[in-house]
Amino acid sequence: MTDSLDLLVLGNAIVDVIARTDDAFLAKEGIARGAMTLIDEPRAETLFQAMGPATIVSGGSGANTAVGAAMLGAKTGFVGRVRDDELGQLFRHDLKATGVAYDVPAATDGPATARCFVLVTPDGERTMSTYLGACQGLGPDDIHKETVASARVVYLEGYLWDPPAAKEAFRKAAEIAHRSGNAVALTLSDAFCVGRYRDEFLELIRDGSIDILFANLGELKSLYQTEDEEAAVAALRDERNGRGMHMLGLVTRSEKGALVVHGGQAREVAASPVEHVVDTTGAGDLFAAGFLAGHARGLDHLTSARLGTVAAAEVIQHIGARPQADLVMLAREQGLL
Ligand SMILES: OC[C@H]1O[C@H](O)[C@H](O)[C@@H]1O
Repeated sequence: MTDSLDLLVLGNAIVDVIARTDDAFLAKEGIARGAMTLIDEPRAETLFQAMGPATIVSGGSGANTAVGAAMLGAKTGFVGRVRDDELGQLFRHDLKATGVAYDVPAATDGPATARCFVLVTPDGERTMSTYLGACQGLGPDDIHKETVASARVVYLEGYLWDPPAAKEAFRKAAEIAHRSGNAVALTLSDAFCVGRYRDEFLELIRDGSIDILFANLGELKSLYQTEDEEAAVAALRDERNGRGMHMLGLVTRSEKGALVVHGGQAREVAASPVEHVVDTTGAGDLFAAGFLAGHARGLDHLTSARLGTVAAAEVIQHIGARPQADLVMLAREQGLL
């Protein structure tokens, strides 16, 4: 992976096992609605047995972003760890088939490729239970200086804070990116994930490790420990890193669209029209994909955010977190490309 890249994504390499469900099932299984909960292998097995008919499709938050960005023309690479099993092969195939460069070797022993059991309720809300498996093998040795240095933006999943060695990979990649004059983006991933690592995320933001932050309102409220949306956005708007600089913040707000927070201002971008919400899995991932692809094309922040809303609108109208339509065509229809 030595050619120059627009975007290098570090993320948990996960295959999604998706089934429709109802609130009674979530309550019976004691699963927190709308959140991502980590589970161990025995729990993964019992949950799989208990859930309804499943669709198996590649996922992983960062990998979804990598695929969306590649579909929109960004030269993209991915770093994440699978096992040499069937799900690992599926994951690798689906990344490469969309043009994402991915050459991290599969683990030949240890835990199986990660699975995320995604339960989708009739309102389209997704509730996730993740067995991290082989993702836990990702570490600093998987970060290659030349590859990271060649990427204009390095994008990191907040979920990488869960497997212990991955956060070292994350820190190493961020340092190399900055030494090479490139930008580092972070997604906060999930409100509960922020709850687990709030202090560390705030430190990354404030010590200048992060240039571009993606969050939804729930994650932002968790970061700033407030129930008030406006207060959370104001806190991000006023945030400055150790060099006294404002970060670029992208805040997704479901049907209300997104906010571009920069230079002490928060500007609104409307949501793209959606006929019917089927499955919200991957909405934030595809927003980030659209934004980063726009950024790579040299579009301004607001237009890039609009591209994000187009990609997000596509992915929530079907099951699964990978786009099924031609994103470039959808963006052209909106006059964005
Ligand atoms: O953001 C959605 C993704 O989060 C989890 O990582 C699942 O794999 C899913 O595809």
